[in-house]
Amino acid sequence: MYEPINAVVVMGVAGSGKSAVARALEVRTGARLIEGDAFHPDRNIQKMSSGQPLTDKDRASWLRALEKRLHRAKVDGEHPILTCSALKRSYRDGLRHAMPGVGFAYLQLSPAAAAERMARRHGHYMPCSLLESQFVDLEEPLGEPLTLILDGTLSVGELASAIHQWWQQHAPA
Ligand SMILES: Nc1ncnc2c1ncn2[C@@H]1O[C@H](COP(=O)(O)OP(=O)(O)O)[C@@H](O)[C@H]1O
Ligand SMILES: O=C(O)[C@H](O)[C@@H](O)[C@H](O)[C@H](O)COP(=O)(O)O
Repeated sequence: MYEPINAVVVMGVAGSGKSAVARALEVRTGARLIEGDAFHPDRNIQKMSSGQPLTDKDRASWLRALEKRLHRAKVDGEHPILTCSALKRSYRDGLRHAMPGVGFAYLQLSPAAAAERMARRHGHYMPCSLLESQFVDLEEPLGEPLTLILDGTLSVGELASAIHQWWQQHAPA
């Protein structure tokens, strides 16, 4: 029997395609999309905009807000999609604790491919110079429960379809 997936976190470094893939998944599933970046306090956005990477301390209140949001979804019986970089195991474990049965769809991309993506993206607060720190912080979710590792160079449609199929195989009750 498959273990049900109660929510899907689309994760990866900046520029890996989280927002684009999550929007396509939202269209396919009709699930509510929660944009994790919208929960950053202003000081975090200002810090990243000025070219400084976030620390664990900076991320703590942001992650607590995301955990609270997932917990509310659990109480309401919702099965949302969340975009969140979720770079470290401890961050993911916090989300797992807030909503048991949360699945992680990891968009795996090389530093070079991510840099190319970010260079093409305009009007975003995250400068390309911060990408290196994203990879320094990244602990890939290899071998973790309910985790789908995806080749982030596939098309948005292919990635959303793969996640959709995986979620259907682990459909929540
Ligand atoms: N699978 C993909 N193939 C090609 N380009 C992509 C893909 N996913 C995202 N992009 C493009 O890469 C850039 C970063 O994508 P975005 O979804 O904003 O990433 P993230 O939310 O992880 O920072 C955007 O310009 C987006 O259109
Ligand atoms: O944990 C972090 O360092 C941040 O969450 C960081 O990853 C950033 O906020 C986004 O990834 C950038 O925004 P995009 O995800 O839209 O690139």
